[in-house]
Amino acid sequence: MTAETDLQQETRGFETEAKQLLKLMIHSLYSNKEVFLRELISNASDAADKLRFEALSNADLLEDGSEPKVIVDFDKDAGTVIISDNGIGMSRDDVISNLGTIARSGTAQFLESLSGDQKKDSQLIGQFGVGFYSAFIVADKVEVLTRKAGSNTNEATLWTSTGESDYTLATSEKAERGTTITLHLREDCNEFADGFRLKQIVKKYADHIAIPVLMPKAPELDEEGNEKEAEKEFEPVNDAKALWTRPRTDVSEEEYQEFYKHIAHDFEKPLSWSHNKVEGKLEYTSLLYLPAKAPYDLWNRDGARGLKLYVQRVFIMDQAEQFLPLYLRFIKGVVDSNDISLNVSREILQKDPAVDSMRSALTKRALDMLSKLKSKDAEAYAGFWKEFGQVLKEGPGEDFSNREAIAKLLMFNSTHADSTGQDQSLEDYVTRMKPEQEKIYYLVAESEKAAKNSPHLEIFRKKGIEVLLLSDRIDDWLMSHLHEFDGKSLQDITRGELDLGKLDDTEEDKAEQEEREKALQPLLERVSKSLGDRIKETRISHRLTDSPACLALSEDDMGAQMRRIMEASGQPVPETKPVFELNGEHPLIEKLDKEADEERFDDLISLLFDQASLADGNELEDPARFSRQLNKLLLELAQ
Ligand SMILES: Nc1ncnc2c1ncn2[C@@H]1O[C@H](COP(=O)(O)OP(=O)(O)OP(=O)(O)O)[C@@H](O)[C@H]1O
Repeated sequence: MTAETDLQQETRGFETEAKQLLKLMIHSLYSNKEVFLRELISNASDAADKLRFEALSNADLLEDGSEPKVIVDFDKDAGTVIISDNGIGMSRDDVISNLGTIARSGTAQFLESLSGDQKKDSQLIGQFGVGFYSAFIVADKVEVLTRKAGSNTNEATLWTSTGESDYTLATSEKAERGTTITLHLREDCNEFADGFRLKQIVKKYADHIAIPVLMPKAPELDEEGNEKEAEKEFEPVNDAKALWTRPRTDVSEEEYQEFYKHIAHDFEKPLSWSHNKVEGKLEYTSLLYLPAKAPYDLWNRDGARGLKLYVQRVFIMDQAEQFLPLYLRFIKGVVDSNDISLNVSREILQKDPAVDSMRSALTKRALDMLSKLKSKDAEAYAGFWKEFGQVLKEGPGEDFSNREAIAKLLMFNSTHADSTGQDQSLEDYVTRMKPEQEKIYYLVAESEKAAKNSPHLEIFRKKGIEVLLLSDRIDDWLMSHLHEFDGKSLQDITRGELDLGKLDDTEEDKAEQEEREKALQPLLERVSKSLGDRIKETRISHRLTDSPACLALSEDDMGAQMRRIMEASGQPVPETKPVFELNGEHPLIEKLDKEADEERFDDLISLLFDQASLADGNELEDPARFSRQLNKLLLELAQ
């Protein structure tokens, strides 16, 4: 080593998170060792894509002009596997930031979410994406020799690490631009220093890669069966054609699946995909995938999302989020357009009318893919819903024009057959509606349990009318944007005066009811006076059969769930007061009507009100008063 290189040599420690992840990954992915090759070839192909893109504005980067390729070589005797590419390469600084740190948001949270259970963790690690570090699953020493395209041949960097706590960097020489990674295999991983084995893995994982992957030709044998001395020759082992440019009928299921894993950095198979070539005014090809598992950063609305954009097969950018709305941020895929300029930027994309038309067509395609999955494979759709249903619920508020299509994809818990989990669609509900039923009824509560036990359901249960039960945080917001489905309005059963329309009692029953309500007027006034400004008004309920009282919302008041969310996020919430509804046929109400002691009346009414509030999942305004009044009552009872 020259004095100059010595000066440039340094040892650095891995960032703590990188160290932790490395250790965990080697452990968890051990049963799936061969993925290292997929990850490294995938990176090499990305590096070729990046070079092609940068060369559009700076042709000098192509240097000798050689065509992009990846070479997978091995040395049985030395126990090494070597993966080289002539892509964009890395500068010394790139190497430090790319291979020494895990520059991804949420890494710390991700590490915290690991449970220590190997099977679960390996799945999570797959979702997180381990990329380059997977080299250490099979190697106990990794050398990366890399030179950034356009830099001098003596400005290459050699990165070496045993994957423990540190790595060394040295300045080096490299004639060809790009990156060469040498894996010194662990003793128990020597099986990978074998042409046949490697070829098998490359075929499996890299057939869809758009650049040629070359491997050494099997050596010719002489008459005695010994290998002939000859210069090593390489031959392509994959198709090297961008998968989405091939006709659908030519692409196998496995190829689609592998391509998904490549672009989405996912270890699991996708649930479904949709591959389309559009010709006419706009020309583009799209390949959309529906992942099976939510990524670790799904809830980060600024996190990675969007499609990979290619223009005439040249990679332009990752995460082009302009092509799909936010509520479809879980969709992965590729869009390759002939109508966008090659030197497009994110800013230009935002203003391009061609992008708008593509976005609306791709949105429809994605919704259509979901709709097909729903009708063809209920089990897979249930899996999708569990992972991404809450994101899709953002749709009706965000995308007015597709509201009906999104509504058809929504799944709900319901009183029907006391379903558990969200497994009923609006269409299912409509087919079960009573002939005289005009509305779709729903209830939003704090939890599934609170919804199921809500007193508001009493009359519906009695009359056998189905009610959708909603308890996700987003549900109040969702329903505020979803007013009707299939021409039927959606009605929150806790709002306004319940009017069951034609489902209600006969005219005679109604007359009798009115008579009874009239007789209870003085009681209602007494209750209103007793509760004062804790309520908006008191009225006789048409919702209850078993409970003595409940709270209802006025038609235009904010729902309790939305109110809680806004309060929790520190936003100002308009003051609203509930309507207190009494069950005129309940014996307790009849007794109250006869209560002459005003103080006792006040206590009982206050208790009744607080208890109705608790049944709605609310917190008590004055818990101390509640226990004092309850204790007083218990004491009376005990005497
Ligand atoms: N062969 C290569 N040529 C050029 N740069 C590379 C190469 N391999 C890795 N890199 C750089 O190192 C970075 C980190 O790679 P790594 O595989 O760990 O993560 P990633 O590819 O960004 O994402 P993922 O972990 O999901 O695969 C890459 O983003 C890229 O910038």
